[in-house]
Amino acid sequence: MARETERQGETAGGAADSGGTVEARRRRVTVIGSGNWGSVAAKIIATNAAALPSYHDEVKMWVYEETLPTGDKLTSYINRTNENVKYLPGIKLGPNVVADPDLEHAVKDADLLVFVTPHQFVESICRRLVGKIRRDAEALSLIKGMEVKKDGPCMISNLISEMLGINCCVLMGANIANEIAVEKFCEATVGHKGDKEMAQRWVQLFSTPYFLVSAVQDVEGVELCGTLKNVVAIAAGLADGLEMGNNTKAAIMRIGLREMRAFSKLMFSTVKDTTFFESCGVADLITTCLGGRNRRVAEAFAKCGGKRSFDELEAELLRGQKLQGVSTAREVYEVLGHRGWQELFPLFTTVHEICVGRLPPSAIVEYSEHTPNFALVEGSAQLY
Ligand SMILES: NC(=O)c1ccc[n+]([C@@H]2O[C@H](COP(=O)([O-])OP(=O)(O)OC[C@H]3O[C@@H](n4cnc5c(N)ncnc54)[C@H](O)[C@@H]3O)[C@@H](O)[C@H]2O)c1
Ligand SMILES: O=P(O)(O)OC[C@H](O)CO
Repeated sequence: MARETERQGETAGGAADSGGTVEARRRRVTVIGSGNWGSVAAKIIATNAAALPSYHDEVKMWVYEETLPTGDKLTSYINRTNENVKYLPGIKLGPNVVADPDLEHAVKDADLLVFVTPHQFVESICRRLVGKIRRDAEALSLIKGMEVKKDGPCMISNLISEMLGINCCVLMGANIANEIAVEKFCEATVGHKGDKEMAQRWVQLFSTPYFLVSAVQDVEGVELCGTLKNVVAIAAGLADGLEMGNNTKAAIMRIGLREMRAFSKLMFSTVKDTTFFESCGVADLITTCLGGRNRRVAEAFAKCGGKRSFDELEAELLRGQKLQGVSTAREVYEVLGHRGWQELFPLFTTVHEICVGRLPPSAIVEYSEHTPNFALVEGSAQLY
């Protein structure tokens, strides 16, 4: 099968929009979320929206309102200083970013909606958005995570699409937000269902000389890569906390990648092997296992022998930022449990058992009758 990877052809300041629906006026973009990545995404979009003739300059960013220790509201602080002091201190977002604490107001006129909140909040946000958005709006999800419903996993892009009745592409990649904020080079992958024109609009809106975006027709594959690597990152962090060294961490990444691929293909037979070689696949896995927040908190968890909870360590180390790996490990475990597949995914299963305290952190690298060493068992490798 021919591999489809499309690089951006048009740059900011180039040709006007050629898409089919919103053509007479300039497109308006709203970013739903204002955490660490949400703020960086708003900064990138704001630079491009100001330069592209087919976009309205102003980019709205919905802020989950909170009060800062100074007594300031976060939204007014952002609008006064052009800086998200809590989630992205020291970085100017761009004068055309407008923070808005009123969700319905922020999305009212938007043609393009970029979802970038921790995954556990999306369903309630979408519930509030039903009937409040333009019917011809298009969505993009930057959210790494999934929900588990009675009939199995529900990807966040699908949740957005079904609840709001709009198309939703995804953008995932090796994208540690703090590095992108200072414009260090990296890549990302847009996943789409076949509407290449729409995918190219997202590629164009995000591409910069330091942020290189490609599109692939495999929305579930791209999204599952971004979601599942967070579970592997927890395993990598545990190994770091146990001071196991680089070989062990590399083994965890390799086995994790195999489980990611097997799980994704069992869930969606359309998922392509080639997707795992895009930025959203192996590159994101590596960067997250080396420098991500999931890794960091898991390292601290192992260092204290599991005596402090992930919730407590998350609050202390991340100060309001959120982990996705612990809840994703639970969600994956539920899916595997429903299907009787836990033994086929020993790494994913062991990570969850450690997170909830049923196994000690050292189980990630030990072999016993009850804690199968995933390196020896390699259950899912037999499937794919
Ligand atoms: N930070 C990164 O480097 C990075 C990179 C790529 C992808 N992502 C993904 O982006 C998504 C968002 O992460 P982030 O880093 O922007 O956020 P974050 O973890 O930095 O911040 C948490 C956000 O959640 C908000 N929040 C707290 N309670 C809420 C509630 N009840 N309802 C709605 N919002 C609430 C906070 O205001 C804050 O904006 C996640 O799925 C993450 O995996 C993050
Ligand atoms: O910091 P993490 O572990 O949430 O990972 C951040 C990004 O997903 C890396 O691409």
